[in-house]
Amino acid sequence: MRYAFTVAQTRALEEAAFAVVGGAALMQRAAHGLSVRAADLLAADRGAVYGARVVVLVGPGNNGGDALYAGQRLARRGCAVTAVQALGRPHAAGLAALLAAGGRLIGGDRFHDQDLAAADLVIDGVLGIGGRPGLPDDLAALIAGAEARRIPIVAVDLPSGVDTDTGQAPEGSVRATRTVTFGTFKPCHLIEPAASRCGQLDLVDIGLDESRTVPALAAWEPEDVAAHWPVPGPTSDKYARGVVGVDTGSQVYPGAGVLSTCGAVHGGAGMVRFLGAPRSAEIIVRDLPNVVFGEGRVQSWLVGSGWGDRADGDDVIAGLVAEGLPLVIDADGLRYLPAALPGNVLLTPHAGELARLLGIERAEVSADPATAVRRAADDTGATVLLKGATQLVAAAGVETVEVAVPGPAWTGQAGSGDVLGGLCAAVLAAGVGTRTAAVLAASVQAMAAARFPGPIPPQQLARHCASVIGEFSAALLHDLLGFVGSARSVDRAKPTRSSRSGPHGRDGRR
Ligand SMILES: NC(=O)C1=CN([C@@H]2O[C@H](COP(=O)(O)OP(=O)(O)OC[C@H]3O[C@@H](n4cnc5c(N)ncnc54)[C@H](OP(=O)(O)O)[C@@H]3O)[C@@H](O)[C@H]2O)[C@@H](O)CC1
Ligand SMILES: Nc1ncnc2c1ncn2[C@@H]1O[C@H](COP(=O)(O)OP(=O)(O)O)[C@@H](O)[C@H]1O
Ligand SMILES: [K+]
Repeated sequence: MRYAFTVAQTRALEEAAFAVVGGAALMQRAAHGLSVRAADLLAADRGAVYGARVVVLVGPGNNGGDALYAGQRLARRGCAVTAVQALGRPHAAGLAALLAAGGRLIGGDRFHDQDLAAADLVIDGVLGIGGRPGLPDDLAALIAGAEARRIPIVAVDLPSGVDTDTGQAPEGSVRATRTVTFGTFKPCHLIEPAASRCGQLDLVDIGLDESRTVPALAAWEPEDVAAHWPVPGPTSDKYARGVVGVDTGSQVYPGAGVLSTCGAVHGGAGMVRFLGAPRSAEIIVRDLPNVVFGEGRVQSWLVGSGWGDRADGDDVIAGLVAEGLPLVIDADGLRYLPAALPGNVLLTPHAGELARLLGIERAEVSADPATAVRRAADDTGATVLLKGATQLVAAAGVETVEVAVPGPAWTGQAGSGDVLGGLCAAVLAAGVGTRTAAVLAASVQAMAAARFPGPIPPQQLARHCASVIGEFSAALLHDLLGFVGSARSVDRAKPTRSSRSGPHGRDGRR
């Protein structure tokens, strides 16, 4: 799990550390970590650090200070270091240190694209957590020149130009090969479009103690997904795996009914009961003969995908909410929400649907998706999975927003969301808590898509999800066999491998 903290939280953590070791020590730790990673990159790229030509783009704050001290260390190792005064006045002590080590400073107005031609590495120390989003045009053009020449760029703390807390990345923001961040991750490292601009992410420990701060984001990694997936125990039957009831599709959108059912089947439900549109049922009975159609026992519900206009939409949803079982409400179902919902209802909007839910513009959701998804959870009482390039999950009253494992943009196609709804319902039917179920389902779809990147239709993507899930049980079996004589059954709702809560062990309740 990777935890991210906002600028305000990071500043508070830094203040606390200052009080113990002083600001200068923190900056030296940051600069040391940065220079080591920059040197690694040089060694990997050109076989040696000695003799490399390094350009350091320096801004007016401590981010530039880190970069200058790192430049000093690289100069001591035999690099030719040129600091470019990219923005404002550089950090005085850092500059003095670089000059004393044999580096040089050149004004931004005297450094041009062609001066980059011989560079082996660019260090982006223009803006860090004190930066406002966006860069001046001439600086953005210089950085674009470095990218066009394929010169590796190491971003200090974060790629300059991005919005640290929201993950927005205005045109011209740095696109780094590698980002070396200090103390903690920040939201821009985990939320698109900024996340993709970070390249390879490295966290340098500078001695911040974040253990008593509730993180803004908790980003899941594939091993967390494997550890939390509800793998059936040796004595599990279909009811232990869970029965999903599906009311999706319509005469106009029969495919949504089929795909949502497909997601539930391939997500590992013990049984799927389809009670949706007759036209969808005709296809399902042919393609998925394991699906049943009569009324009966259900452990989680999925509704809304492909409904279109539905005259009884309000009644159907109100009835299911009253029943109290875990319930996924997708797509058109989101138009029929009652005023208040319990936390075991999972809403799965994309940005447009979330905007409608909140009564705001889609652009506002895109500008700060973590805030929007948290607001939706607080306003409705439900758990909310916001779909898109970054899939975020928020629960009412919970400060930390969960981030699913990211996947390729190929997943963004009509029908993938329907499959995802089915995956969510399958995990819920197995007894997993709503917030965790949503992150697991969204992550598995992304992990499956990452294995087979390309324009794969959603029904095939669902089958790949089954393969990814199958590997969790194979890994679990391997682990179990390692514990000869240990308990033979597995508590399916609990994590099966590694730790459940990571270093923070928190639920983040406000
Ligand atoms: N604190 C610590 O303990 C440690 C901090 N560390 C490092 O410090 C970094 C944070 O440093 P920082 O606070 O000095 O902010 P930073 O981003 O360098 O620059 C702010 C300056 O930029 C200016 N400015 C902003 N946006 C602008 C724009 N768009 N266009 C033009 N100008 C703009 C802004 O101007 P103003 O807002 O005053 O107008 C201000 O002068 C952090 O990311 C990490 O690298 C590490 O050493 C570890 C220990
Ligand atoms: N850029 C992207 N990168 C990765 N996944 C994406 C991207 N854009 C969308 N997705 C995912 O693709 C799916 C598309 O869902 P949605 O737009 O609801 O489609 P539909 O409702 O038509 O099935 C969601 O799981 C979403 O999170
Ligand atoms: K930077």
